[in-house]
Amino acid sequence: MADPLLPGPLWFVGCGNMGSAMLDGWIAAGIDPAHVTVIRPSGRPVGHDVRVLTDYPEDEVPAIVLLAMKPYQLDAVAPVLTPILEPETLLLSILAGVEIASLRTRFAAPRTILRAMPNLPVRLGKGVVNLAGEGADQTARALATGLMAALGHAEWFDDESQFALAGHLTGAGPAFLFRFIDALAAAAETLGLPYDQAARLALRMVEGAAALAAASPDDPEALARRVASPGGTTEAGLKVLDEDRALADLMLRTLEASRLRGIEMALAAREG
Ligand SMILES: NC(=O)C1=CN([C@@H]2O[C@H](COP(=O)(O)OP(=O)(O)OC[C@H]3O[C@@H](n4cnc5c(N)ncnc54)[C@H](O)[C@@H]3O)[C@@H](O)[C@H]2O)C=CC1
Ligand SMILES: O=C(O)[C@@H]1CCC=N1
Repeated sequence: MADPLLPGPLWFVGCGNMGSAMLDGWIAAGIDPAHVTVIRPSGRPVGHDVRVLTDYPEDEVPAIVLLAMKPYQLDAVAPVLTPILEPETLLLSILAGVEIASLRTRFAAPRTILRAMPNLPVRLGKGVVNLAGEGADQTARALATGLMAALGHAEWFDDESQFALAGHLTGAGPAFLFRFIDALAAAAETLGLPYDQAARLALRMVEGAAALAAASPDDPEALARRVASPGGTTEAGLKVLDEDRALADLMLRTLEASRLRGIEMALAAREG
């Protein structure tokens, strides 16, 4: 098997919103669909001519197993999957809130267990994937880095709680941004613009502004200053966002709520 990103078969355990986004991203990055198997209870096709099974295949040994079902499904999956895993299987989990120690309790064999926290833009190769893990030698680390960098920007974390925090920022972040776009469009509608037009404009504005920020050496504060003419319309709007740290506090409470939920999910997975 001469796949530059894969040393052997890749199994997806579950392939819903996130799994299919990763699959699309990897296929676009050149992974051969023949090297991928999706195991999902529905057996529904995932496209790309990828094999989809309702049970674990017996005709191959996976090099990488990607846990991509919901975190609460871990104890349905673990007893069936555990006997299949070998010491050299790379176990990769994207389950939010499920710590390495909780995975290790359930999966004794694999030398390397890694957590990855992707986000939906991986579908376009523009995702962020945070990585953390246990037992990864240089080969396993390089393999995981290569796979995740094919989906966008990949960063490693030594500290699992920092990994979790970053995951709330980048994994959940797209949903927060989608809400922001919607709120901006809804505000414009309230003030008189048709919603569809406002939503289209808000989306294009965010796309262009994000691309500009990514291409610029300036920080967001400096970029905002370049938009806001002194005494102008932007400054008037920024005052509302800044007054009493309105937006900063809202973001803090938003991330804190995700953080607390992550802790609850981690505790639930510890208990099993
Ligand atoms: N949606 C997102 O943006 C992100 C999701 N995640 C993580 O990705 C995982 C999946 O989330 P989504 O794709 O949003 O959920 P989803 O509900 O869309 O997909 C879950 C998939 O797991 C399958 N499944 C259920 N039981 C199974 C079993 N026993 N064996 C194999 N497959 C089974 C379902 O059929 C479905 O295809 C979660 O653990 C979540 O924490 C992580 C980062 C971002
Ligand atoms: O909502 C969740 O729990 C997952 C993790 C980040 C995005 N979706």
